[in-house]
Amino acid sequence: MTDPQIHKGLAGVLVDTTRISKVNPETNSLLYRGYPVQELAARCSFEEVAYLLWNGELPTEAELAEFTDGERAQRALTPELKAVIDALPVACHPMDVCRTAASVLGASHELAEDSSVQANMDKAVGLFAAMPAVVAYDQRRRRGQDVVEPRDDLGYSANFLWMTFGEEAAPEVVEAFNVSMILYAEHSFNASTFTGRVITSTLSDLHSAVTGAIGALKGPLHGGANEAVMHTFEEIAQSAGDGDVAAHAAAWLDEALEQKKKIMGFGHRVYKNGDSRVPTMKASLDNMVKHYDRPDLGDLYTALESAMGERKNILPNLDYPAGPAYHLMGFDTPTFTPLFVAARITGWTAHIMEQLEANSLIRPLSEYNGAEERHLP
Ligand SMILES: CC(=O)SCCNC(=O)CCNC(=O)[C@H](O)C(C)(C)COP(=O)(O)OP(=O)(O)OC[C@H]1O[C@@H](n2cnc3c(N)ncnc32)[C@H](O)[C@@H]1OP(=O)(O)O
Ligand SMILES: O=C([O-])CC(=O)C(=O)O
Repeated sequence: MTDPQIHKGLAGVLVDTTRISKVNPETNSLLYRGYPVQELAARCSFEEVAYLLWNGELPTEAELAEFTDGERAQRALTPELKAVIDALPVACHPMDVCRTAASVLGASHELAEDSSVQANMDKAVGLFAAMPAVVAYDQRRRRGQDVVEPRDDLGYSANFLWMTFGEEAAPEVVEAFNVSMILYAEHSFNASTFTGRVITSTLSDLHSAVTGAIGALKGPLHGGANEAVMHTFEEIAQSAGDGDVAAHAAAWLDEALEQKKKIMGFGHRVYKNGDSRVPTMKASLDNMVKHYDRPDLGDLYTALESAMGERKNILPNLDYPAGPAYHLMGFDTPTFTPLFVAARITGWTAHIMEQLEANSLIRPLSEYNGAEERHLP
């Protein structure tokens, strides 16, 4: 008898088709609905990219105006949602707040049990509009600051920064943030998107699928890595003591690798020759390093990247430049993965709707290797 073929981690397994994005490790490229992500990041607002992911085409001027009006009208948190967030301990992880908020938004949606295309599009835009306020509200409550209400005269990224920090961000910062949202928006069948598709395949509702996807994103092998990158930088700084931090990166790495630690922000299941999004995000990080005059952070970034390249030949993924960029913008480290949630809501919900178009219950097989059949005495 031949051994059954086990596809541990589903590595290399094609499970379905998708029209939403194409991740190509051979050409190191990423297309959203056919457009290179770098072009979208250079030329589009995040609102335009969200519209593209959901509708398959970029919006006309009139379509964009209608879409942004709808989004801006749904930005504010209801008193009920604020009360639920306030009931959560400030010591809990901000990802738990996002997960709870997605669930509450589902339970209170007037079309909660309606999974028609129109209802799902409405729910997707509602989550897209409200998640920035959830993230901003939560960071402020942890800092003991009052809520800053959304402004409908600002675009998505400028308003996100406004609600978080209570002041208008410089154009360079808004630009870097917008780029990060676009790069984080979508990435085919990654673990959180696949989770969302599995939940959808049972004909559960959109908010349940997004809530599950948030849980999958939280882990450090996936979205949680952007937060973990900052912890790595802090650890290197601490162990450098009074010495030069960047110069200490290689020694820190040798010790970490000796202890068989995974270095967060490096490596990828699909890209083995570098993540297509890193050069664009690194350029935004460079702008932030210049804007905030923090060459030390740029030096540490480069030192760890080179040491990892020399020792393991493993390259950074998107979380590596995104983490320090968010740090420089002023976000608290545990808020980084919620920023990924805010961006990925677009990709998740596009996949949920695509799954429903041609649904088949996702239910793989397993090979049993437990105890032989036995019987009670
Ligand atoms: C936006 C995103 O979600 S991108 C991913 C973010 N996640 C991270 O940054 C976490 C750190 N990275 C990792 O853990 C991995 O690279 C993953 C989980 C992303 C991909 O993992 P896989 O495709 O399963 O690769 P796998 O774990 O098999 O690694 C292959 C080899 O490279 C090593 N390796 C891969 N990534 C790393 C890393 N970051 N640090 C140290 N070693 C690594 C593995 O230990 C393994 O070595 P071995 O063959 O000697 O056992
Ligand atoms: O594709 C993956 O496995 C992880 C990733 O980079 C993402 O979700 O953006």
